Amino acid sequence: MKDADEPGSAKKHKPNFHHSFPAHGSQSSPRGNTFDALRKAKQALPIFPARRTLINQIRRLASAIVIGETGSGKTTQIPQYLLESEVNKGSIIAITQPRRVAAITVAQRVAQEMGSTAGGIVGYCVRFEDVTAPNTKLKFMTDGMLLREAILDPNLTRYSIVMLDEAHERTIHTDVLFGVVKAAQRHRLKTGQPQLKIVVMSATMDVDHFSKYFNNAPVLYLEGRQFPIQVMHVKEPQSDYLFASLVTLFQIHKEAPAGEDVLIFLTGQEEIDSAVRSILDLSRDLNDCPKLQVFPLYAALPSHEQIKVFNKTLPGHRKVVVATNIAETSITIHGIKYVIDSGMVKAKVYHPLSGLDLLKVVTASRAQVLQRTGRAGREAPGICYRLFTEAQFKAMDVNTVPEIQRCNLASVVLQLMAMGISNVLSFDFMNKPAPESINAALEELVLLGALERQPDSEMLKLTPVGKQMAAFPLDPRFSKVILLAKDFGCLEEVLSIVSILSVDSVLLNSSKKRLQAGQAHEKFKSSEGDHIMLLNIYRAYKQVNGNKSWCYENYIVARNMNTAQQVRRQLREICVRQQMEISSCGRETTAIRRCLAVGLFMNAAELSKDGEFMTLTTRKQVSIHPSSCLFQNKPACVVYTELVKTSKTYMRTLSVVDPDWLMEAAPAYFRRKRASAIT
Ligand SMILES: Nc1ncnc2c1ncn2[C@@H]1O[C@H](COP(=O)(O)OP(=O)(O)OP(=O)(O)O)[C@@H](O)[C@H]1O
Repeated sequence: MKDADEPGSAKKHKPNFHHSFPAHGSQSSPRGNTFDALRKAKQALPIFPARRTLINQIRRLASAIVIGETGSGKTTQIPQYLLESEVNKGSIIAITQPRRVAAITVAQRVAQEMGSTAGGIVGYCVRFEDVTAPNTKLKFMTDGMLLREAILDPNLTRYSIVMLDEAHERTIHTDVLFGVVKAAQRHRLKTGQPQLKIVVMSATMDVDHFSKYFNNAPVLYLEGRQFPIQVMHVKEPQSDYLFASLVTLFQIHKEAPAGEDVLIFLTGQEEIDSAVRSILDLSRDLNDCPKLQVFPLYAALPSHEQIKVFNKTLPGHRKVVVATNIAETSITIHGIKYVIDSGMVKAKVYHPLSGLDLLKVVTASRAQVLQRTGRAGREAPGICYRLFTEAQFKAMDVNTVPEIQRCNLASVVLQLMAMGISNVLSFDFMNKPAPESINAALEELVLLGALERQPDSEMLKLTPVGKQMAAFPLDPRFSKVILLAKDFGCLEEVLSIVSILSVDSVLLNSSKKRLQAGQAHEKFKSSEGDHIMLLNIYRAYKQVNGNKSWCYENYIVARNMNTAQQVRRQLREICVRQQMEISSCGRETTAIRRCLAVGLFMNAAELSKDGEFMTLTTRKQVSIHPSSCLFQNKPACVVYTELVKTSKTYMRTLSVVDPDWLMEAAPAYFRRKRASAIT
């Protein structure tokens, strides 16, 4: 595993590729937008000849596992086949996706294929956006959204079929959903309610494991892929995948004709933004090449920005999309012929013993790499350039380690408890998380007041506060901060801060203009810390009505501020629904820091005599991130939003707090921690 700032071990040189997989399959390209062309394109898909058998099998099975090559037509076609053949018996078919961009674009495509637009018979539902109608029958949704619905309706009574797409991704939500859907199916059977069918789909999954978990569900294999994809590996390991990706892009760019577009997989927002800038800079002096249209694509971009990458490329241009793994599964981007894969991904890594949840750049799994390859060759034959050797590919983990085995589980455990699953330790997980992780999550929720021990029993139950917390689609710590803010009279302010924390950085920090950006940000800084600085930015932004030139002049990322505003609106609605009084503390911001201290007490650190910070809970040495406004003047005690591990472990986005506030938040907890630190 490599840390975020650690370059690889090999030399930096121009990547040299050789072939690895032979090309195969048909060569024709069904482009075109008319309904007729779409019908023909549907019929050309490898899944088409198998449709009758497939429908008949699914009709008679309670659960099925469907495996088919990327691009064979699973996601877009099977829901339509099931609807046409009325296997759904008039009820809604839910099709879950691990990512919102996939849920939205696939719904739009399917609607188009059915001669309509999303929001009618075909709809989608993702966090902060519900585009469905009373007559919606095919509902594409993120797995997180279906999980939220299950809190109110654990038997998923509105649905006759749940299709769990891209099951290999194994996000926390997918894994919990597996158990929830399975329980709903069992319960409906036991109580004589209409059957709930489960269809699990992927191109790359551990079939036996899945089949066994879903009561030995039969595996249905779909033959063939529509277009061949040539895969090229580099001959030597690359020391700098970012550099290698740019060199590869420009090699393609100099040779390939306009309209043959490129998708590059990198790891995170900052890296992608910097790659986009470099591509634009480097392309400026190139003559005799098509013009470039360069788009970033990552989760923090607002939907309308993300959707832009799906537009047709302008004539005479080449589209280059630089994406994180959100472009890895399910989606089809018009025009993409080449994929450049760094082989790296940013993933959450949790250490239950140290209590740290870190974002790290790690090597992708083979399943992820195969999915990335599958993004080429969707409308015509394609080529995938892998910036790792064949030997490196073979050394990769076959499957992605389930997120549930490497993340903080507090949020999921809270959701399970809210669904009435009180014994989380015995929940039917496909892969059980470490008991220490579940216990750590339970302890955190008890300390936050979301759970309490039943009298005379070891069983934990949800408290009214926990129930309220579960209504927010947030980390429980921040849901708690919101609830506290109501009592401390600073809900307006806390909503603004939490909304900004829910999106990617609103501060533009390009390496070229770091100095100017730093100067522009100076006026927002606060001696109270970064959370108050974010509030100052939000207030200033509101004062100019979100004016884009103001954002530009102040090095603020307008699109992230815009998303934060949308998030805020939704969170505020939840507060209103919960009949919380929306109060404001005006300019007196101490109350805000008190709420943060009580909600984030497990993320506290104090300055020790040697000038270093120690976390209060785990006694680990940590430092203030250089981007923090508290970097120069070290306060005695802080709470932080997250830890990031690069060369050191850094606390990011912090606030100055009074140690007494922390003690008040959880006196028994700190007494226990101190005692165990001394012994
Ligand atoms: N938005 C779109 N625009 C153009 N073509 C599309 C679009 N969505 C799907 N297609 C076409 O339909 C094919 C099948 O896509 P679909 O998503 O159903 O495949 P899949 O088997 O689910 O693949 P994956 O496992 O990669 O998601 C694609 O290869 C592409 O040719």
